[in-house]
Amino acid sequence: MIVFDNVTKYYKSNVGLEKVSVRINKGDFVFLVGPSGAGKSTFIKLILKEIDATSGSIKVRGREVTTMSNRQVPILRRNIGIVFQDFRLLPKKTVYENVAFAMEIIHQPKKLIKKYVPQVLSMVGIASKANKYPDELSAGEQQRVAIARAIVNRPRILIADEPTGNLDPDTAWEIMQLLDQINKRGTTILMVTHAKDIVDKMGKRVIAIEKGRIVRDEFGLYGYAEALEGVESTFDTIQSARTFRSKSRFRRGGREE
Ligand SMILES: Nc1ncnc2c1ncn2[C@@H]1O[C@H](COP(=O)(O)OP(=O)(O)OP(=O)(O)O)[C@@H](O)[C@H]1O
Repeated sequence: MIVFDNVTKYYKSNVGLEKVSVRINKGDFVFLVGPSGAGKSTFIKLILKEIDATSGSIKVRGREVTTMSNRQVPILRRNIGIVFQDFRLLPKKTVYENVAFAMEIIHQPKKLIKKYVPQVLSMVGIASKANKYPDELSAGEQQRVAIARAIVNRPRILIADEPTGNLDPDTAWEIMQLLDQINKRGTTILMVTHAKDIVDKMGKRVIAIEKGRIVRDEFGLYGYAEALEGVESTFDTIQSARTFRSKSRFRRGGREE
């Protein structure tokens, strides 16, 4: 679905990514983690062709992105939904209109909009708020609307850039359940996050990058804590990572939750 082959991105003298090779398969749910400046945004911008690689090959759904013409870029992006930490809803449009707008800008027929928007609003659990404005909603509800908008055109890939960053832990977990549900329906998900507890609890594949290079790529419950050992000083010590792991193991065993 997304294949990086020996991809390097230099910003003049700064390294964005260096010699990155990675494959994200159809239907995967992948966390992209790493400290600030590691190259996470660069990775996403390259997928969307917001920036050009210095060298290497990037394929998205089998199409080479690095040599793609400007004319083909909207088609690439149409297959990728995006959700941000700060929701980015249009404040003067209702919930319904925000989601409908994503279909209108790609000239979908009115009939289809009338069919799909209520469907997706109910799928994300926000149908009762269809006529509300963003500032009348809680943060979690706003993120549900943003997710609805991102998936209404049925993209194959959903990129979530710190989607739980502005949410309290319970709401964040509800949003993760929603993303998991979307993934189970077949959408490939790439999620950038700093939320260690969420990564650990979800038990999905974790790609950790540091200074533009992939330093860890593993499936499993403990990937994030392990990825951070020796990499990110802010995450205390290896000992706290171990404690974190054993607590998570406890949770996973079903005895706590
Ligand atoms: N437009 C740019 N010009 C010069 N250097 C840049 C530019 N964009 C990013 N960089 C550099 O590339 C490296 C990777 O940056 P990137 O934004 O991809 O990191 P990140 O992991 O997304 O960080 P954060 O978690 O803080 O968003 C950093 O050293 C950054 O300073």
